[in-house]
Amino acid sequence: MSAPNHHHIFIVTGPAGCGKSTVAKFLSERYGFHYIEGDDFHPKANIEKMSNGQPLNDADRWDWLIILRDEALRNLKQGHKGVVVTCSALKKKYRDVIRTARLYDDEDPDVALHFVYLQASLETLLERVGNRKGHYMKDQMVKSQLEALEEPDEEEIEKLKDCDIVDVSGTPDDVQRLASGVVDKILQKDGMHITGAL
Ligand SMILES: Nc1ncnc2c1ncn2[C@@H]1O[C@H](COP(=O)(O)OP(=O)(O)OP(=O)(O)O)[C@@H](O)[C@H]1O
Ligand SMILES: O=C(O)[C@H](O)[C@@H](O)[C@H](O)[C@H](O)CO
Repeated sequence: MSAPNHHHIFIVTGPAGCGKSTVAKFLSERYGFHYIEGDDFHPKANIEKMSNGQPLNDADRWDWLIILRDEALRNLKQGHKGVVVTCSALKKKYRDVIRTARLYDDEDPDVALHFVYLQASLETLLERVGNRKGHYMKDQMVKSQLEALEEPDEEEIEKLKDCDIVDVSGTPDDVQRLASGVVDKILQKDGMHITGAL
């Protein structure tokens, strides 16, 4: 594959269990981009809180969002052409924090930033979180994730043109096909030659 013209930050978003890590790993391998697991950057206190069954609030999340934004930019500066970051980014104001990466970027041409929102029903999330063993996020937390969730709506999508929605109700293969369909299109538009159609 050739490189795209711009540097790219892809943020794979959605509530616990929607498949962020699975999709982000796949995308990073497909395009040769650096993978950043957002959960690895939560302060210890946040992980402890979630492990104890307490949902995070805005104050718990602000610094973490800034850390992820800066980590993405740092990796681009080190020479990666793209990064794929997992980050729940449940609310629009959280996505707005990540969007400020564009202000702090001194690459030329400017960095391109996109959100890939993984859309899943309550039932799907409960099933996937329930099947997963040994994770700090238990299935009783899923409801609170959906209560906090603000999906990208028509206004955000139309106005900011940096969000795509991927339905993740299908098998991992189905989801990979849908997610790479979205990302292939963005990267091809930016001059990347992509081999290996799914
Ligand atoms: N399309 C799919 N169909 C069935 N199971 C899936 C699918 N995608 C992921 N899974 C499984 O669901 C569980 C959650 O996936 P994953 O860890 O990728 O989600 P996540 O959004 O990163 O979760 P979290 O944010 O809670 O860490 C995992 O056990 C994973 O193997
Ligand atoms: O904003 C949040 O509440 C968190 O980032 C969560 O979404 C979890 O860390 C993740 O999903 C692990 O299950």
